[in-house]
Amino acid sequence: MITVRDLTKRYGRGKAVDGLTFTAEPGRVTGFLGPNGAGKSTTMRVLLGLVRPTSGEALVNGRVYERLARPSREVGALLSPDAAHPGRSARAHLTAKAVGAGIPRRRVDEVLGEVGLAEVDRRRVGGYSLGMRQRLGVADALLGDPGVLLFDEPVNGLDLDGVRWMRDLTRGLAAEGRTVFVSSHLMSEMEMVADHLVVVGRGRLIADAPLDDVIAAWSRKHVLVHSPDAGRLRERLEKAGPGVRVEDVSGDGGGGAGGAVGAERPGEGEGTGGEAVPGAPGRGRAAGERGGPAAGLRVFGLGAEEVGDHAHAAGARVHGLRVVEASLEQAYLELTGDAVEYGSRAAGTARRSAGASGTGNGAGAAGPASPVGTGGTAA
Ligand SMILES: Nc1ncnc2c1ncn2[C@@H]1O[C@H](COP(=O)(O)OP(=O)(O)OP(=O)(O)O)[C@@H](O)[C@H]1O
Repeated sequence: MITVRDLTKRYGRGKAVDGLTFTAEPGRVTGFLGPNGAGKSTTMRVLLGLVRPTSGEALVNGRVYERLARPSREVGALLSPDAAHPGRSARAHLTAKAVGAGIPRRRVDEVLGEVGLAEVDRRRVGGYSLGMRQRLGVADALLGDPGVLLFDEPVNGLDLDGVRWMRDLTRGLAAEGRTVFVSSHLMSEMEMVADHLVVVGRGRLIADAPLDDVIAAWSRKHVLVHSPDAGRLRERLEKAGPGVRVEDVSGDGGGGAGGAVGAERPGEGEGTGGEAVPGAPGRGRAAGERGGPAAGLRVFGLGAEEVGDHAHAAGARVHGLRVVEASLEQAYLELTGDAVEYGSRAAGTARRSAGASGTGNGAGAAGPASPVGTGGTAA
Protein backbone atom coordinates (compact mmCIF):
# COMPACT_ATOMS: atom_id res chain seq x y z
CA MET A 1 0.00 0.00 0.00
CA ILE A 2 1.23 3.47 -0.88
CA THR A 3 -0.02 6.54 0.92
CA VAL A 4 0.89 10.02 -0.22
CA ARG A 5 -0.41 12.84 1.94
CA ASP A 6 -0.19 16.50 1.13
CA LEU A 7 3.22 15.94 -0.42
CA THR A 8 5.16 18.99 -1.60
CA LYS A 9 8.67 19.09 -3.00
CA ARG A 10 10.18 22.43 -3.83
CA TYR A 11 13.25 23.00 -5.96
CA GLY A 12 14.24 26.62 -5.58
CA ARG A 13 11.18 28.63 -6.43
CA GLY A 14 9.41 25.89 -8.31
CA LYS A 15 7.33 23.06 -6.93
CA ALA A 16 7.96 19.69 -8.51
CA VAL A 17 5.17 18.25 -6.36
CA ASP A 18 2.49 20.47 -4.92
CA GLY A 19 0.21 19.20 -2.16
CA LEU A 20 -0.30 15.75 -3.66
CA THR A 21 -2.57 13.29 -1.86
CA PHE A 22 -3.55 9.81 -3.05
CA THR A 23 -3.26 6.13 -2.22
CA ALA A 24 -2.31 3.11 -4.28
CA GLU A 25 -3.98 -0.05 -3.05
CA PRO A 26 -2.84 -3.66 -3.11
CA GLY A 27 -4.17 -5.98 -5.79
CA ARG A 28 -4.42 -3.41 -8.51
CA VAL A 29 -2.32 -1.50 -10.96
CA THR A 30 -2.41 2.19 -10.18
CA GLY A 31 -1.35 4.24 -13.15
CA PHE A 32 0.48 7.45 -12.32
CA LEU A 33 -0.20 9.54 -15.37
CA GLY A 34 0.93 13.01 -16.29
CA PRO A 35 2.79 15.02 -18.90
CA ASN A 36 6.54 15.66 -18.74
CA GLY A 37 7.60 17.49 -15.63
CA ALA A 38 4.36 16.71 -13.78
CA GLY A 39 6.23 15.42 -10.73
CA LYS A 40 5.87 11.66 -11.19
CA SER A 41 9.53 10.74 -10.80
CA THR A 42 9.94 13.11 -7.88
CA THR A 43 7.01 11.48 -6.07
CA MET A 44 8.50 8.03 -6.66
CA ARG A 45 11.90 9.19 -5.45
CA VAL A 46 10.37 10.56 -2.27
CA LEU A 47 8.62 7.22 -1.72
CA LEU A 48 12.00 5.51 -2.03
CA GLY A 49 13.76 7.85 0.36
CA LEU A 50 15.94 9.28 -2.42
CA VAL A 51 14.47 12.78 -2.16
CA ARG A 52 13.44 14.50 1.03
CA PRO A 53 10.01 16.13 0.84
CA THR A 54 9.61 19.82 1.63
CA SER A 55 6.40 18.95 3.47
CA GLY A 56 3.85 16.17 3.68
CA GLU A 57 4.67 12.49 3.52
CA ALA A 58 4.94 9.53 1.21
CA LEU A 59 4.57 6.16 2.91
CA VAL A 60 5.08 2.55 1.95
CA ASN A 61 2.97 0.23 4.07
CA GLY A 62 2.35 3.10 6.48
CA ARG A 63 6.00 4.05 6.99
CA VAL A 64 8.52 6.37 5.42
CA TYR A 65 11.16 4.43 3.52
CA GLU A 66 13.89 5.02 6.11
CA ARG A 67 11.69 3.39 8.74
CA LEU A 68 11.11 0.17 6.82
CA ALA A 69 12.77 -2.72 8.63
CA ARG A 70 13.71 -4.58 5.44
CA PRO A 71 13.11 -2.16 2.61
CA SER A 72 13.93 -4.42 -0.33
CA ARG A 73 11.41 -6.97 0.94
CA GLU A 74 8.70 -4.36 1.13
CA VAL A 75 9.25 -2.22 -1.93
CA GLY A 76 11.01 -2.75 -5.24
CA ALA A 77 11.50 -0.13 -7.90
CA LEU A 78 12.45 0.27 -11.52
CA LEU A 79 13.46 3.91 -11.88
CA SER A 80 15.89 3.70 -14.75
CA PRO A 81 17.14 0.97 -17.07
CA ASP A 82 20.69 2.03 -16.24
CA ALA A 83 20.80 1.22 -12.56
CA ALA A 84 23.35 -1.61 -12.97
CA HIS A 85 27.05 -0.99 -13.63
CA PRO A 86 27.79 -1.68 -17.32
CA GLY A 87 30.93 -3.64 -16.48
CA ARG A 88 29.07 -6.15 -14.33
CA SER A 89 27.02 -9.11 -15.37
CA ALA A 90 23.35 -9.29 -14.48
CA ARG A 91 24.09 -12.17 -12.16
CA ALA A 92 26.89 -10.29 -10.38
CA HIS A 93 24.69 -7.20 -10.01
CA LEU A 94 21.79 -9.12 -8.52
CA THR A 95 23.98 -11.30 -6.33
CA ALA A 96 25.69 -8.25 -4.81
CA LYS A 97 22.34 -6.74 -4.04
CA ALA A 98 20.96 -9.99 -2.61
CA VAL A 99 23.96 -10.44 -0.33
CA GLY A 100 23.72 -6.82 0.85
CA ALA A 101 20.02 -7.16 1.63
CA GLY A 102 20.17 -10.60 3.24
CA ILE A 103 18.17 -12.18 0.43
CA PRO A 104 18.91 -15.88 -0.33
CA ARG A 105 21.08 -16.35 -3.46
CA ARG A 106 18.61 -18.78 -5.00
CA ARG A 107 16.31 -15.81 -5.43
CA VAL A 108 18.77 -14.47 -8.03
CA ASP A 109 18.12 -17.52 -10.22
CA GLU A 110 14.39 -17.18 -9.72
CA VAL A 111 14.21 -13.56 -10.82
CA LEU A 112 16.61 -14.07 -13.72
CA GLY A 113 14.29 -16.80 -14.96
CA GLU A 114 11.22 -14.70 -14.34
CA VAL A 115 12.45 -11.84 -16.51
CA GLY A 116 13.92 -14.07 -19.21
CA LEU A 117 17.60 -13.26 -18.66
CA ALA A 118 18.73 -16.70 -17.42
CA GLU A 119 20.57 -17.47 -20.66
CA VAL A 120 22.53 -14.22 -20.75
CA ASP A 121 23.08 -13.74 -17.03
CA ARG A 122 26.89 -13.80 -17.24
CA ARG A 123 27.18 -11.25 -20.02
CA ARG A 124 28.21 -7.70 -19.19
CA VAL A 125 25.27 -5.37 -18.78
CA GLY A 126 27.05 -2.82 -21.02
CA GLY A 127 26.32 -5.11 -23.96
CA TYR A 128 22.62 -5.45 -23.18
CA SER A 129 19.91 -3.89 -25.27
CA LEU A 130 17.57 -1.39 -23.65
CA GLY A 131 14.93 -4.09 -23.36
CA MET A 132 17.36 -6.41 -21.58
CA ARG A 133 18.45 -3.65 -19.20
CA GLN A 134 14.81 -2.92 -18.47
CA ARG A 135 14.28 -6.60 -17.68
CA LEU A 136 17.27 -6.52 -15.37
CA GLY A 137 15.75 -3.49 -13.64
CA VAL A 138 12.58 -5.49 -13.10
CA ALA A 139 14.58 -8.45 -11.76
CA ASP A 140 16.24 -6.03 -9.36
CA ALA A 141 12.86 -4.71 -8.22
CA LEU A 142 11.50 -8.23 -7.70
CA LEU A 143 14.55 -9.58 -5.91
CA GLY A 144 13.21 -9.10 -2.38
CA ASP A 145 9.77 -10.39 -3.44
CA PRO A 146 8.22 -7.10 -2.26
CA GLY A 147 4.53 -6.40 -1.91
CA VAL A 148 4.88 -2.91 -3.36
CA LEU A 149 6.35 -2.18 -6.78
CA LEU A 150 7.16 1.15 -8.36
CA PHE A 151 7.84 1.26 -12.08
CA ASP A 152 8.81 4.63 -13.52
CA GLU A 153 8.05 4.78 -17.25
CA PRO A 154 8.73 1.04 -17.65
CA VAL A 155 7.87 0.77 -21.33
CA ASN A 156 9.93 3.75 -22.49
CA GLY A 157 11.94 2.69 -25.50
CA LEU A 158 10.75 -0.92 -25.50
CA ASP A 159 9.76 -2.71 -28.67
CA LEU A 160 6.34 -4.26 -29.02
CA ASP A 161 7.38 -7.57 -27.49
CA GLY A 162 8.93 -5.77 -24.57
CA VAL A 163 5.84 -3.64 -24.06
CA ARG A 164 3.61 -6.72 -24.07
CA TRP A 165 5.88 -8.52 -21.68
CA MET A 166 5.95 -5.59 -19.29
CA ARG A 167 2.19 -5.24 -19.49
CA ASP A 168 1.60 -8.91 -18.66
CA LEU A 169 4.12 -8.82 -15.87
CA THR A 170 2.58 -5.70 -14.35
CA ARG A 171 -0.91 -7.14 -14.42
CA GLY A 172 0.34 -10.46 -13.07
CA LEU A 173 2.01 -8.78 -10.10
CA ALA A 174 -1.19 -6.98 -9.20
CA ALA A 175 -3.16 -10.22 -9.59
CA GLU A 176 -0.86 -11.71 -6.97
CA GLY A 177 -2.12 -9.05 -4.58
CA ARG A 178 0.77 -6.61 -4.83
CA THR A 179 0.52 -2.85 -4.95
CA VAL A 180 1.75 -1.91 -8.41
CA PHE A 181 2.35 1.77 -9.07
CA VAL A 182 3.34 2.57 -12.64
CA SER A 183 4.13 5.98 -14.05
CA SER A 184 3.72 6.88 -17.66
CA HIS A 185 2.98 9.77 -19.93
CA LEU A 186 1.52 7.28 -22.40
CA MET A 187 -2.19 7.26 -21.88
CA SER A 188 -2.62 4.48 -24.42
CA GLU A 189 -0.40 2.25 -22.32
CA MET A 190 -2.22 3.11 -19.12
CA GLU A 191 -5.48 2.22 -20.77
CA MET A 192 -4.13 -1.30 -21.31
CA VAL A 193 -2.68 -1.88 -17.90
CA ALA A 194 -4.16 0.29 -15.14
CA ASP A 195 -7.16 -0.40 -12.91
CA HIS A 196 -6.98 2.95 -11.25
CA LEU A 197 -5.50 6.28 -12.29
CA VAL A 198 -3.82 9.06 -10.42
CA VAL A 199 -3.44 11.90 -12.91
CA VAL A 200 -1.07 14.77 -12.15
CA GLY A 201 -0.11 17.99 -13.84
CA ARG A 202 2.43 20.55 -12.64
CA GLY A 203 2.83 18.63 -9.42
CA ARG A 204 -0.84 18.74 -8.54
CA LEU A 205 -3.55 16.13 -8.48
CA ILE A 206 -5.95 16.32 -11.38
CA ALA A 207 -7.86 13.08 -10.98
CA ASP A 208 -7.83 10.03 -8.74
CA ALA A 209 -10.36 7.45 -9.83
CA PRO A 210 -10.88 4.04 -11.43
CA LEU A 211 -9.78 3.99 -15.05
CA ASP A 212 -13.28 3.41 -16.34
CA ASP A 213 -14.61 6.37 -14.37
CA VAL A 214 -11.97 8.67 -15.80
CA ILE A 215 -12.89 7.62 -19.28
CA ALA A 216 -16.62 7.72 -18.72
CA ALA A 217 -16.74 10.99 -16.82
CA TRP A 218 -14.26 12.96 -18.83
CA SER A 219 -14.65 11.64 -22.25
CA ARG A 220 -18.21 10.65 -22.86
CA LYS A 221 -19.19 9.21 -26.15
CA HIS A 222 -21.17 11.66 -28.19
CA VAL A 223 -22.08 12.71 -31.68
CA LEU A 224 -20.39 15.74 -33.14
CA VAL A 225 -22.47 17.45 -35.78
CA HIS A 226 -21.74 20.57 -37.77
CA SER A 227 -24.51 22.46 -39.45
CA PRO A 228 -25.04 25.95 -40.81
CA ASP A 229 -28.56 25.55 -39.37
CA ALA A 230 -27.29 24.62 -35.91
CA GLY A 231 -29.84 26.76 -34.08
CA ARG A 232 -32.75 24.96 -35.68
CA LEU A 233 -31.11 21.59 -35.16
CA ARG A 234 -30.37 22.35 -31.56
CA GLU A 235 -33.97 23.32 -30.91
CA ARG A 236 -35.17 20.05 -32.37
CA LEU A 237 -32.60 17.92 -30.51
CA GLU A 238 -33.38 19.53 -27.19
CA LYS A 239 -36.95 18.30 -27.54
CA ALA A 240 -35.81 14.78 -28.39
CA GLY A 241 -36.01 13.42 -24.85
CA PRO A 242 -34.90 13.86 -21.27
CA GLY A 243 -31.67 11.87 -21.81
CA VAL A 244 -30.50 14.10 -24.60
CA ARG A 245 -28.13 16.96 -23.96
CA VAL A 246 -26.69 19.35 -26.50
CA GLU A 247 -23.56 21.44 -26.10
CA ASP A 248 -22.27 24.16 -28.32
CA VAL A 249 -18.79 23.34 -29.57
CA SER A 250 -17.77 26.89 -30.31
CA GLY A 251 -18.04 30.03 -28.25
CA ASP A 252 -17.43 29.09 -24.64
CA GLY A 253 -14.63 26.74 -25.45
CA GLY A 254 -16.57 23.57 -25.63
CA GLY A 255 -19.40 23.92 -23.20
CA GLY A 256 -17.67 22.77 -20.07
CA ALA A 257 -15.77 19.71 -19.09
CA GLY A 258 -17.63 17.49 -21.47
CA GLY A 259 -15.91 16.42 -24.56
CA ALA A 260 -12.87 17.10 -26.50
CA VAL A 261 -13.45 16.39 -30.09
CA GLY A 262 -11.21 14.07 -31.95
CA ALA A 263 -10.44 16.68 -34.55
CA GLU A 264 -9.09 18.98 -31.84
CA ARG A 265 -6.32 16.64 -30.92
CA PRO A 266 -2.87 17.43 -32.20
CA GLY A 267 -1.99 15.29 -35.16
CA GLU A 268 -5.57 14.41 -35.81
CA GLY A 269 -8.37 16.12 -37.59
CA GLU A 270 -7.65 17.22 -41.08
CA GLY A 271 -6.71 14.35 -43.24
CA THR A 272 -7.88 11.51 -41.05
CA GLY A 273 -9.83 9.46 -43.47
CA GLY A 274 -11.78 12.37 -44.82
CA GLU A 275 -13.71 12.78 -41.61
CA ALA A 276 -12.38 16.20 -40.75
CA VAL A 277 -15.10 18.39 -39.44
CA PRO A 278 -15.18 22.00 -40.41
CA GLY A 279 -15.26 24.49 -37.62
CA ALA A 280 -13.15 22.71 -35.02
CA PRO A 281 -12.93 24.91 -31.94
CA GLY A 282 -9.89 27.07 -31.58
CA ARG A 283 -9.51 27.37 -35.30
CA GLY A 284 -12.54 29.40 -36.07
CA ARG A 285 -15.44 28.12 -38.01
CA ALA A 286 -15.23 27.18 -41.58
CA ALA A 287 -17.77 28.78 -43.79
CA GLY A 288 -20.58 26.54 -44.86
CA GLU A 289 -20.45 25.44 -48.43
CA ARG A 290 -23.80 26.99 -49.03
CA GLY A 291 -24.88 29.85 -46.87
CA GLY A 292 -23.61 30.71 -43.39
CA PRO A 293 -20.91 29.21 -41.25
CA ALA A 294 -21.35 25.71 -39.92
CA ALA A 295 -21.57 25.64 -36.14
CA GLY A 296 -20.75 22.56 -34.13
CA LEU A 297 -22.93 20.75 -31.62
CA ARG A 298 -22.06 17.89 -29.32
CA VAL A 299 -25.01 15.64 -28.81
CA PHE A 300 -25.06 13.31 -25.82
CA GLY A 301 -27.64 10.58 -25.53
CA LEU A 302 -28.38 9.93 -29.21
CA GLY A 303 -26.73 7.85 -31.90
CA ALA A 304 -25.44 9.17 -35.22
CA GLU A 305 -28.47 7.89 -37.16
CA GLU A 306 -30.87 9.57 -34.78
CA VAL A 307 -29.04 12.86 -34.96
CA GLY A 308 -29.09 12.59 -38.74
CA ASP A 309 -32.81 11.86 -38.77
CA HIS A 310 -33.55 14.78 -36.48
CA ALA A 311 -31.51 17.05 -38.74
CA HIS A 312 -33.50 15.85 -41.72
CA ALA A 313 -36.79 16.35 -39.92
CA ALA A 314 -35.76 19.85 -38.83
CA GLY A 315 -34.64 20.74 -42.32
CA ALA A 316 -31.13 21.44 -41.03
CA ARG A 317 -28.24 20.92 -43.42
CA VAL A 318 -25.44 18.74 -42.07
CA HIS A 319 -21.86 19.45 -43.10
CA GLY A 320 -20.22 16.98 -40.78
CA LEU A 321 -21.36 14.25 -38.45
CA ARG A 322 -19.40 11.68 -36.56
CA VAL A 323 -19.34 9.67 -33.38
CA VAL A 324 -16.65 10.65 -30.89
CA GLU A 325 -15.73 7.58 -28.88
CA ALA A 326 -14.66 7.76 -25.29
CA SER A 327 -10.96 7.13 -24.96
CA LEU A 328 -8.40 7.58 -22.30
CA GLU A 329 -6.24 9.65 -24.60
CA GLN A 330 -9.04 12.10 -25.08
CA ALA A 331 -9.77 12.20 -21.36
CA TYR A 332 -6.10 12.73 -20.63
CA LEU A 333 -5.82 15.69 -22.95
CA GLU A 334 -8.83 17.25 -21.31
CA LEU A 335 -7.50 16.61 -17.85
CA THR A 336 -3.98 17.81 -18.42
CA GLY A 337 -4.63 20.51 -20.99
CA ASP A 338 -3.57 23.33 -18.70
CA ALA A 339 -1.00 21.33 -16.86
CA VAL A 340 1.48 20.67 -19.63
CA GLU A 341 4.86 22.11 -18.73
CA TYR A 342 6.23 22.18 -22.23
CA GLY A 343 4.16 21.94 -25.35
CA SER A 344 3.24 23.65 -28.52
CA ARG A 345 1.09 26.67 -28.09
CA ALA A 346 -1.31 25.40 -30.71
CA ALA A 347 -1.78 22.10 -28.92
CA GLY A 348 -2.32 23.85 -25.63
CA THR A 349 -4.89 26.15 -27.14
CA ALA A 350 -6.74 23.28 -28.70
CA ARG A 351 -6.77 21.40 -25.42
CA ARG A 352 -8.03 24.36 -23.50
CA SER A 353 -10.74 24.89 -26.00
CA ALA A 354 -11.74 21.30 -25.38
CA GLY A 355 -12.97 22.30 -21.98
CA ALA A 356 -9.90 21.61 -19.92
CA SER A 357 -9.68 25.04 -18.39
CA GLY A 358 -11.06 24.95 -14.94
CA THR A 359 -10.14 21.32 -14.58
CA GLY A 360 -6.41 21.80 -14.98
CA ASN A 361 -4.00 22.95 -12.31
CA GLY A 362 -5.61 20.67 -9.84
CA ALA A 363 -8.80 22.68 -9.59
CA GLY A 364 -10.80 19.86 -11.06
CA ALA A 365 -9.64 17.38 -8.49
CA ALA A 366 -11.54 19.05 -5.72
CA GLY A 367 -13.87 21.37 -7.54
CA PRO A 368 -17.57 20.75 -7.66
CA ALA A 369 -17.50 20.72 -11.43
CA SER A 370 -15.27 17.70 -11.47
CA PRO A 371 -16.87 14.29 -11.64
CA VAL A 372 -13.50 12.62 -11.15
CA GLY A 373 -12.42 14.05 -7.87
CA THR A 374 -10.48 12.81 -4.96
CA GLY A 375 -13.55 13.04 -2.81
CA GLY A 376 -15.17 9.79 -3.71
CA THR A 377 -12.17 7.66 -4.31
CA ALA A 378 -9.14 8.69 -2.37
CA ALA A 379 -10.42 8.30 1.14
N1 LIG B 1 16.81 17.73 -8.81
C1 LIG B 1 16.03 18.66 -9.33
N2 LIG B 1 16.39 19.96 -9.28
C2 LIG B 1 15.59 20.92 -9.80
N3 LIG B 1 14.41 20.67 -10.41
C3 LIG B 1 14.01 19.39 -10.49
C4 LIG B 1 14.78 18.33 -9.96
N4 LIG B 1 14.12 17.16 -10.18
C5 LIG B 1 12.97 17.49 -10.83
N5 LIG B 1 12.92 18.83 -11.01
C6 LIG B 1 11.82 19.56 -11.66
O1 LIG B 1 10.62 19.16 -11.06
C7 LIG B 1 9.59 19.02 -12.02
C8 LIG B 1 9.01 17.62 -11.95
O2 LIG B 1 9.98 16.71 -12.45
P1 LIG B 1 9.73 15.13 -12.47
O3 LIG B 1 10.95 14.52 -13.08
O4 LIG B 1 9.31 14.68 -11.14
O5 LIG B 1 8.51 15.03 -13.47
P2 LIG B 1 7.97 13.77 -14.27
O6 LIG B 1 6.49 13.84 -14.19
O7 LIG B 1 8.63 12.53 -13.79
O8 LIG B 1 8.41 14.13 -15.72
P3 LIG B 1 8.98 13.20 -16.91
O9 LIG B 1 7.81 12.46 -17.45
O10 LIG B 1 9.52 14.22 -17.85
O11 LIG B 1 10.04 12.32 -16.30
C9 LIG B 1 10.18 19.38 -13.35
O12 LIG B 1 9.90 20.73 -13.62
C10 LIG B 1 11.65 19.18 -13.13
O13 LIG B 1 12.40 20.02 -13.95
